[in-house]
Amino acid sequence: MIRFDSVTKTYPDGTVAVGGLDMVAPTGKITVLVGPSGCGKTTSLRMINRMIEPTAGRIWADDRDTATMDAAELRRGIGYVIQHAGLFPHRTIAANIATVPLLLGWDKKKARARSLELLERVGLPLSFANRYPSQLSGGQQQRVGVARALAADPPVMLMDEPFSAVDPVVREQLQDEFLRLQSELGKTIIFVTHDIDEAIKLGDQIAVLRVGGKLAQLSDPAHLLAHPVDDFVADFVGRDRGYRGLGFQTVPELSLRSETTIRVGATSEEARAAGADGWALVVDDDGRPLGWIEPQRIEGVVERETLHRGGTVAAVNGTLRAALDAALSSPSRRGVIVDADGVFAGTVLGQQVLAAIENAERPAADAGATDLLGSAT
Ligand SMILES: Nc1ncnc2c1ncn2[C@@H]1O[C@H](COP(=O)(O)OP(=O)(O)OP(=O)(O)O)[C@@H](O)[C@H]1O
Repeated sequence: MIRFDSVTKTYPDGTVAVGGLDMVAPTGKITVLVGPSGCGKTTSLRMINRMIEPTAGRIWADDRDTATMDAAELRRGIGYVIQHAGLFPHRTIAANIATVPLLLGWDKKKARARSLELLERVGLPLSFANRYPSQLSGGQQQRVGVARALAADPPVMLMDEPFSAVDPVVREQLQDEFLRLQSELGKTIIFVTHDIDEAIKLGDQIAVLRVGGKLAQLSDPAHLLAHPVDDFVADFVGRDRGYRGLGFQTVPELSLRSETTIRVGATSEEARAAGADGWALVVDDDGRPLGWIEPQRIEGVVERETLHRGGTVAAVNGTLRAALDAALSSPSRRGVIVDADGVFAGTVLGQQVLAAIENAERPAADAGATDLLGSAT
């Protein structure tokens, strides 16, 4: 656990970068610091490993006051990842990753073995070990930066905009792999970003800071989206938070509609009986959805070739966002919901999802729903 206890940082020119910050970053969780430029995110982060010393207040690492610890000892337990990775250009990738283990006095063989293990962990080929940073793409360099920070297995990781300098597609991959890695490693992570979407995707909790380094709100992502404490936070998380919030609500809140399904090979009469309202759902022998047909267009029997396969499928334990996507992308406008085995469970209508949003008692539900209706028609 990292705990900020009334922490203030005033720079020599009088700038108050952080003003009386109280906050806990729980063990094994990702805490994201987010806020506008200059709100003190980086200053807050760097005070944790004492690259910057607070002017007042204390920062605790579990039950130890970091100010009383030897700075080098403190940093050994804290990995640090920055934008552009900050790799040493004249050292190989393996040597970059082994930086901290070698400083700690590991023998070279053990440090190299650890480098190779970490290369694999962050999804890079072992053949990269002897390359130099300039021979890697930006996204690959960031992975090396993460590997380097993990090398001595520190319990705490500080990450300052680690994925901001790469293109959106690579960024998304890095985020996904970071979450996978964290699910295996369970580090205590403090992550700085200015991107609210990144914060929502990665954070177990999100600290929104306002300029002057004041904590505006500390909440889990769903609560932040649903209940911003004031206009500043509401503006920062954005007007489309109603739609973002759908990513956190699960389908069981919706009652599923039943459908009479048919199989490939069904006669046109059977198809018409099943899809009296213009569309019928075709499933395979195990009950998994294959696609929709328009019974009135069937002559003879239902064939695979005549299926409309468009439309995403959402899971019973999935999110409202997935359910809405399923409804909007379905040719029948009925979103197909499946169980954990992929077997058809029922359908939902777009209106049901929108009603669920309105019932969620979110201050912004109206704005979100209006946008959704607008884009649905
Ligand atoms: N060494 C310094 N001397 C004086 N002022 C500083 C110094 N470093 C940072 N500041 C100021 O402190 C405030 C907080 O800066 P900080 O870098 O912590 O913010 P940030 O939220 O990380 O910003 P950004 O998102 O733009 O990186 C800013 O007003 C900045 O100009």
